[in-house]
Amino acid sequence: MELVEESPYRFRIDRHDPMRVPGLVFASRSLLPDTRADRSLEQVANVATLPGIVGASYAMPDVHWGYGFPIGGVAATDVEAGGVVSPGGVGFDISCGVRLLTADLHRDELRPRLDAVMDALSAATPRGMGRGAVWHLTGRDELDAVLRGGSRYAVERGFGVERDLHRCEDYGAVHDADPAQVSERAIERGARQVGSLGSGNHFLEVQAVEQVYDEPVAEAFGLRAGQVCVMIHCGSRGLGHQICTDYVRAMEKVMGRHGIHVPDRQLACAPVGSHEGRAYLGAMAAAANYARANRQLLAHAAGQIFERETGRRLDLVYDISHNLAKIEDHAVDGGTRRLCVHRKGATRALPPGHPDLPDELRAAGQPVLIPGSMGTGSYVLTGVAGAPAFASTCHGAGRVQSRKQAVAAGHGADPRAQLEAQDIAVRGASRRGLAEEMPAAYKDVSAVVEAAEGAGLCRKVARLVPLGVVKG
Ligand SMILES: Nc1nc2c(ncn2[C@@H]2O[C@H](COP(=O)(O)O)[C@@H](O)[C@H]2O)c(=O)[nH]1
Ligand SMILES: [Mn+2]
Ligand SMILES: [Mn+2]
Repeated sequence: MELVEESPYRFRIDRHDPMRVPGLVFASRSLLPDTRADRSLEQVANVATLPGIVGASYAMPDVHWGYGFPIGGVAATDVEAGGVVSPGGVGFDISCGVRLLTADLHRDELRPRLDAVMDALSAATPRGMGRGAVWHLTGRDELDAVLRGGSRYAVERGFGVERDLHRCEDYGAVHDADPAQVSERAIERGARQVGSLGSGNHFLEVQAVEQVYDEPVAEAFGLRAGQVCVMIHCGSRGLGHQICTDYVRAMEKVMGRHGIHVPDRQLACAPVGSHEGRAYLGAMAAAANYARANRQLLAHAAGQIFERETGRRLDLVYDISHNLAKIEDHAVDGGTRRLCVHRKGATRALPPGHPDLPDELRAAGQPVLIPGSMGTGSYVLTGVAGAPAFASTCHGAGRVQSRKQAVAAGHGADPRAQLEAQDIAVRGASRRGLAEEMPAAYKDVSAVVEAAEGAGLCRKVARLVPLGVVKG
């Protein structure tokens, strides 16, 4: 794949048939994927062939190989010009995302209580592949209420406070969810998992603010140096996974009828306005609401533990998805176009002044939450005006080693002992599970954030370090 270096953090893949637009890769030279081991740049070019794609097929600095679309990919299609929606452009963990909370507590005050807090968080956080959840729903009607109402419904039922909703993307729920488009199998898989973390890369982490880069914005977000935070990363569990599986299959069958030909079957898609496109978006929105309720419930449980163990409550900074397609209006070629913006392993980053931000965050911009790894650190960023890629940035550090490679790279060393030697308390996950998730499995999150900032996608606000992690 030939890359043209446009500037230090911006590389172009020139349009060639059958691409409809160029590819744009935001990365430093050293972050570019190794094309011998990772085919994500080829995937960027494949995505550029989708009907109705606008601008470019974008890759964020944490880009790596994914199902059809790369993880760290952004693609917007013109809804009114035959633009398509593709389940592979959202991913299997629909609306997987991050929630950050703060405690009015300095890390030194927490230190003597950290083990007790970690034990209690571990006991209160259902995790792993299977069942077990914070919330036992009364039946299908209540699951439908979750699929329609997301965090709003959870708050209505007492799992949180109204203020939380002001700090959630979409005020806690997308409005166009259509539970009727969710298969029985997906319902079955999701019914007993509302309020559970999942496995692998999902986590609940107690962190401290290590460095503040922008004091006024950090203050607006409620962050100060030394402060204790809780970060939660999880998504829509088996429900979202099944919805993606169902709609990839459904779209594969009808693509020909819509006259769509893609270079990779994993890019299965349908026009946004078609029966299949609308059905997928309705089911996807239902899964998005499920994921938001999931994070709301886990945060509520964590908040109760903090109050009990430290006497301090947890306040929500923000909750944001990084696997989602959204219908948004954007300025394109001097006009406003209605676009279906796919962000897969990419985070929306609204600039200061954006009307979708709550009043108290409007001057600062949207908090963008970037987990790095359980052994290094994470970042809080904010959006910037005039950014390319339809107000999007990276979503994490991004994997560089497969799970198997990560285990082999550990050479049998005990990952728990390694983390504890760094003063990071670890709960949950098997020895193998931890080995798969060690920092070396991921890119350097600081280099990723540096590249994202350098490319004009966002701005740094604060860096957080882990004190303890509950790993899925
Ligand atoms: N702070 C932590 N960050 C972590 C951990 N495990 C993974 N990660 C980061 O999350 C992103 C997002 O993952 P994805 O599954 O949504 O693609 C990933 O790229 C890592 O940088 C953790 O335990 N703690
Ligand atoms: Mn996920
Ligand atoms: Mn995720």
